[in-house]
Amino acid sequence: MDGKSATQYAAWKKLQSLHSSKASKLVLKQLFESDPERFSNLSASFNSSSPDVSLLLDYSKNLIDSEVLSTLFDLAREAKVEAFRDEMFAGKHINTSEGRAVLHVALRNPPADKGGFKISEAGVDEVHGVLEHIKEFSNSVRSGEWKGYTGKSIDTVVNIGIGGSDLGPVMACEALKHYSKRDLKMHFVSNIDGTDLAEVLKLCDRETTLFIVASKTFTTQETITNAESAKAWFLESAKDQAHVAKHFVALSTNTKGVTEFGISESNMFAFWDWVGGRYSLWSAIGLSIALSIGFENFQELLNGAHAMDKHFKETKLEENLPVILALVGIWYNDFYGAQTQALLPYDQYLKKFADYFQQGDMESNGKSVTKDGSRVDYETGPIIWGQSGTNGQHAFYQLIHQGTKLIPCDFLAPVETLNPISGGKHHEILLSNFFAQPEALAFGKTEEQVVAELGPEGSKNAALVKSKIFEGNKPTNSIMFQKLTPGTLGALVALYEHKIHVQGAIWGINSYDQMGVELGKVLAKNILKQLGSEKDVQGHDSSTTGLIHFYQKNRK
Ligand SMILES: O=P(O)(O)OC[C@H]1O[C@@H](O)[C@@H](O)[C@@H](O)[C@@H]1O
Repeated sequence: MDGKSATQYAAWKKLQSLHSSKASKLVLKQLFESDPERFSNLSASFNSSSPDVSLLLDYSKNLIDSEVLSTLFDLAREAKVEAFRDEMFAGKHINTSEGRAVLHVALRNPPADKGGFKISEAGVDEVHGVLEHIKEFSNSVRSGEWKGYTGKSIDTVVNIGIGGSDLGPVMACEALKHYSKRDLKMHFVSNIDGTDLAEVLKLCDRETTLFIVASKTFTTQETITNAESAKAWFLESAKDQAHVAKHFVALSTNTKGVTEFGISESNMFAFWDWVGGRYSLWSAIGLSIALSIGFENFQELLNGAHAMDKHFKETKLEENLPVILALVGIWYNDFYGAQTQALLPYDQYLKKFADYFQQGDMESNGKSVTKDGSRVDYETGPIIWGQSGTNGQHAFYQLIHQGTKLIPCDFLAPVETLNPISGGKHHEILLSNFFAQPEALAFGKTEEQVVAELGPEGSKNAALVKSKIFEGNKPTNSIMFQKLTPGTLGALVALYEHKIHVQGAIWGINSYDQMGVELGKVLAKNILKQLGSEKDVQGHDSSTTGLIHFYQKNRK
């Protein structure tokens, strides 16, 4: 914490020596054989006041024993993870490079008299007012009361935003489609590539489309350009600038930018600088989610996240799900040299979950200096990737099972499906795969088993035998939840948010800035200016100049 290098911790050093002395002995087959209670010893649950919002985390299929695990918890204590967590909840400005608090937890915090945490930071007392605004507005659009400029109700919503102003709403609207108002079509435009907007506009009617311009800063080139083009498209038939008020709203912290764009303050949903973009789906940025699933469901999403916040804040480390995920992740990331972490939800509605946490995790923990500016001499944030099961099985699982890389995987699945078609047959098949894959990864298939299967004749082909061996001992976590409700999704997202927080605390980095996205933006602005100039491009290396020349010569 506070910029301390992780390698200085005694527990870190002990983990290094445990890895050197034990790694080859941490064999899942033997670990399970020697401890019949391994599952109950190495699983933990999260429960909330809502019976539907609960999670089981099975972390027994990890390359850990009690000594490794207790040393990992020692590391968390030495790195003062609990104090750092409490500082976040108290509103301390833990985003030190930007001098900001980090309070996405305040966005889902009930009022203090209803059991909420006490958080003192400017703007926190405005959270419920903005939620009220979201409620009124989403109710009026969904009921048809909100009318477009020709008196028709809204039937299409286009969210224009990028990064944190896109990925959360996209992921949550997809995840909660089951609860959505089907006659309100939702579209998301993010890319500056004109194709993104052009293809969506083909599906829209100017009289019945609502544009949400979502941008924390309201300066993001992609979003502002897309919003300007959408406005121009709208005005082609609406003509009168005054009609913009019926069809454009803004989600932002930048009132000046919003009003300059032509959106009145009354159509602006505010949030605050202590909400990071990738942690903003709980804020006004979630307006498209509320429009899609209704405010009550949006509130359930917040409640589920708050329940996880309470779990994270109040549960001892050994039973604390985000802490366990974080520590097990560090074990592979920093001691086994694993580069990536796969998120594999066996729930089609969660097909964007890994995409969402690509930003959530990689923008947060993709850092190489500690908070005090020292270069780290260990690995920080993992590469996050994945897709929904069973599709992934038929695409990249081959490499996870038999490739040369160690890829820790999180498997997630619901007990109940929201679509029990064909008498529940699909879900049983889906879950049988969810159970089978971690089992296969952990225990593999030995040469003896392959030989027995092939028989004496088939086994004469030694290469064939080798190709059919599964070494096993590949680590996984399995997370089960009852069914994908808004509350469950809230809890799952908050679980991974806090995992990221704990890992960042141990690595001593600032998980809450994103300076790494700036350089490319500045260079692109400069090049854009040069592309429009008569003069030859200046100041670039020969590769960049060559590419620009190629483009200039061939552009029509
Ligand atoms: O919401 P705005 O301000 O448009 O930012 C959109 C995105 O921009 C990127 O460059 C990053 O900074 C992200 O964290 C952010 O979510």
